[in-house]
Amino acid sequence: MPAEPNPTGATASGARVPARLAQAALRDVPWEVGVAKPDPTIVVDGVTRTFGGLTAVSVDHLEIQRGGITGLIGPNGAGKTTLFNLLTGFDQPDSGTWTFDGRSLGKLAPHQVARLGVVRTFQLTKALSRLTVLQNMLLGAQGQKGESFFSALVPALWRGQEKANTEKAMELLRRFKLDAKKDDFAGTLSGGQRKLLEMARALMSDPQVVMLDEPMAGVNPALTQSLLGHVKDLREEGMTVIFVEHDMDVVRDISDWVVVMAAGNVIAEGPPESISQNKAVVDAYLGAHHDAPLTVEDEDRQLAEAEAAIARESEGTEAGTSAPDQGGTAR
Ligand SMILES: Nc1ncnc2c1ncn2[C@@H]1O[C@H](COP(=O)(O)OP(=O)(O)OP(=O)(O)O)[C@@H](O)[C@H]1O
Repeated sequence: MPAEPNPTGATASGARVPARLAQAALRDVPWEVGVAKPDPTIVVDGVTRTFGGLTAVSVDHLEIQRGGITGLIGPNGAGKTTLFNLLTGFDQPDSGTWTFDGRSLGKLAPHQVARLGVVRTFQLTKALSRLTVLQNMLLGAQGQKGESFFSALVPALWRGQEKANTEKAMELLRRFKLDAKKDDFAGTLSGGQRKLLEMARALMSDPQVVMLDEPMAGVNPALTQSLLGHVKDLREEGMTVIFVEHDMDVVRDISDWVVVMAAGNVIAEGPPESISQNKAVVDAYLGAHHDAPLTVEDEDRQLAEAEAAIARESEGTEAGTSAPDQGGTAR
């Protein structure tokens, strides 16, 4: 059994445990929107994205701690997927900058962002479903020497790269227990197996930051623990993980830090335990006009108003008059 690490992330034998390191690093960080992290890898500044009149994303400042698992949550339409798309070059903002280890990622194409070390997972589209599992993996490889015109003239070089990629793909498929399915069409996989393939495919480019889009959506409970384990493994290997997820149990289980978005803005940040008590978060999820429980004062006031109305009505009846008409329509 591994030695139990102390809170600084070091085990008795001196080995560093990434999970504990990330949690220790974030322990003293205030629970404030835009707060600085001890060792940020991604830094977002003033990023906005509008669609017509709608502001889908408007993030003033956001830092993502290196080596941690950050959960990105928020109600439907909060802007989570749009922010993922912007950070990975799949969409361009109206304004703002964002960096990865100090290097600007603005204006880069997705494959350039991936080559620098930031990748995101994708849901299996129809087109990808018609490819085999192995072909899907090979699509995730970066730095294919065969891509460039000159190396395309040297087939041996290309074949060498392809062989290395295939070996790497098979190794990942074994790790994710998908190797037996390598020649199956991806579309035949179960929901959970698709999620495993999406994660495995993202790892083909040796990323430093992995962005997972709803890694648990559509996964049956039997595979959930296995998938959660794989996400935690990424952190153990030193990667930074950012994931979008609606299932709060999953968020609580694996996040070192949680960022909450609503209507394009970041409205709260903090460790998982700080989030469910946060009023801005509760309001965002329930909507501004939700049926909040009444306070004692509200209850007393409503009771007093009702008693006064009854009293007025009875006075009117005793005096042989009806209660004043409150507008004529029944409610
Ligand atoms: N290509 C687009 N064209 C027009 N509006 C868009 C586009 N992409 C996103 N939006 C709008 O931007 C807002 C943010 O959408 P986004 O998909 O980023 O939210 P989300 O937080 O990921 O939501 P969900 O949890 O439902 O996936 C929504 O109002 C959405 O309708």
